[in-house]
Amino acid sequence: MTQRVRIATRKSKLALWQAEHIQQRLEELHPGLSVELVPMSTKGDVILDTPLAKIGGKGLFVKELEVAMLEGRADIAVHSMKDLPVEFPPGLELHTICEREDPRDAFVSNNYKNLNELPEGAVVGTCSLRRRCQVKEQFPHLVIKDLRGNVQTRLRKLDDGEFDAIILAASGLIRLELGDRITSFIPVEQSLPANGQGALGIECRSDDEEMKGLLAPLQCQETRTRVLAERAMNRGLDGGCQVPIGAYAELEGDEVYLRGLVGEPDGGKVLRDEVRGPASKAEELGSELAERLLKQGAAEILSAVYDSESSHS
Ligand SMILES: NCc1[nH]cc(CCC(=O)O)c1CC(=O)O
Repeated sequence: MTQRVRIATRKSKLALWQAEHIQQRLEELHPGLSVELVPMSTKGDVILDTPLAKIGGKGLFVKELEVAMLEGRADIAVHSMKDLPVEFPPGLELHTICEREDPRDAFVSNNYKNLNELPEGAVVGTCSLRRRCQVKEQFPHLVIKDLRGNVQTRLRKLDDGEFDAIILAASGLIRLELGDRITSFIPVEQSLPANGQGALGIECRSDDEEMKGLLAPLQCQETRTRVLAERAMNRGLDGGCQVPIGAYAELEGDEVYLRGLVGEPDGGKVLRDEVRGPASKAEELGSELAERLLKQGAAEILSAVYDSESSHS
């Protein structure tokens, strides 16, 4: 019997919170099991001065964790589903998708209530092309400035007056007990979330049946269905996590309602479409939505984004 589980984790407060959360849940579920954290740095944590979109490469935040599992230095890794590439290296798999926190983007400001209130020329901080694209499309009079760093750093930059408002995932703030910093939740109609936003996933070695048994009770079927539909859309568009793509699924009874968006980072052109269908066909629906967006010209938009990224690196 497995006596010990080692969780590979990044060292940011949010990553540690997420790993500790899974550690606690595993210990509650399996009395006697010892669960340890194995903290490590990833490329995405080390390169702090470059906008994420320009560093390029999928899985900026996960590779080191995966190597640790493959080398047997750790057994599982807890990830924000949003940061996970759609494909896994041979020998590893995404086994568990846990219950979802609020998936919406949060508007955080010390002076304004929401995006609609921001005056001409107000400066909004985000490093996400998805958020930039949607804000610029609907509020062309606002200025977007890159905002990097962990959640605490981003809030400090706002408080220092570098920005009039910043946009962050609500889930990260809530998990860090910074939910009181959320000025308002941005409706998904105004900022369609990234695929998997707010959900945690657990990766393990494909041949580790004992570990899968221990993880099974953490599986959330509803979240799994939603996130698999969203990820299938991203996969169909061949999109990594640093791209102007939104994908958001909800369950309506036995049906999945999936909305997708692909847009130019400056909001000049934004494609939107949606599909509905049986939850049992979640991934097929994601692929279908990707196809529909491709027919509208998604590939042209995305390849222009990739070209401008690689010319910077
Ligand atoms: N890209 C960074 C990132 N990855 C996961 C989260 C937290 C939200 C989540 O659990 O999806 C964040 C912060 C943010 O986008 O504001």
